[in-house]
Amino acid sequence: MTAQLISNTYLNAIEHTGYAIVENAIDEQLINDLIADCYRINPHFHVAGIGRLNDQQIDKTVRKDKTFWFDSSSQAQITYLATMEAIKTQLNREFFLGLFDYECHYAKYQQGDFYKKHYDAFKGRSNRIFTTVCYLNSPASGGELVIYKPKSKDIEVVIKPKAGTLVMFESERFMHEVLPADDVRYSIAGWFRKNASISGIIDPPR
Ligand SMILES: O=C(O)CCC(=O)C(=O)O
Ligand SMILES: [Fe+2]
Repeated sequence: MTAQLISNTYLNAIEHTGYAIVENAIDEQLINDLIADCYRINPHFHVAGIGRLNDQQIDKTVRKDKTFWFDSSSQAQITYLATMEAIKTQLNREFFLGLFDYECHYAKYQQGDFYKKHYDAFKGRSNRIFTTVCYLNSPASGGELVIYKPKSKDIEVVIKPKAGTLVMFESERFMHEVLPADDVRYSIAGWFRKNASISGIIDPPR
């Protein structure tokens, strides 16, 4: 594992725009192992909830993807987590963010599945600081990630999922959505978090 996973070009992008799109961030072998892991656990993907802890609700008008939270049950997951750990160290060193840990899940979008406009974190109500999305396959069409400009309805960028691409953005700053998938779409959505106490609960798990 190299010390400098995210090159200066992307660190500059994060500093100046709050996000970065890093193609080929994750090597092909690991992507292959991760997708194989998705196939292995396919029966265990669950309809995703919205909100935190006891607030978890299933609302199929907001999102229709299925998810599986990492449980370190494969070498691929362990290697991916180690990679994110290295990126966390890099971000902390560069930006003094005090990122404390990382949580992530696989996501599977089948034909017609989407995730409507949302923020991953709200000021003072979440300890999610940085969102990461890693694409595991390259659907021919559909499932684009649309990121909106901060405090605006204008589109900042539309990202076509491509295996190995890692997208990173500030969780509180960017509204985003996943357009309906045509082809099946596999990804890993994850969050670097700060260890903050929220409503008296110290560092809620997710
Ligand atoms: O898969 C993506 O491109 C984004 C997913 C997302 O926004 C989320 O899981 O919160
Ligand atoms: Fe999101």
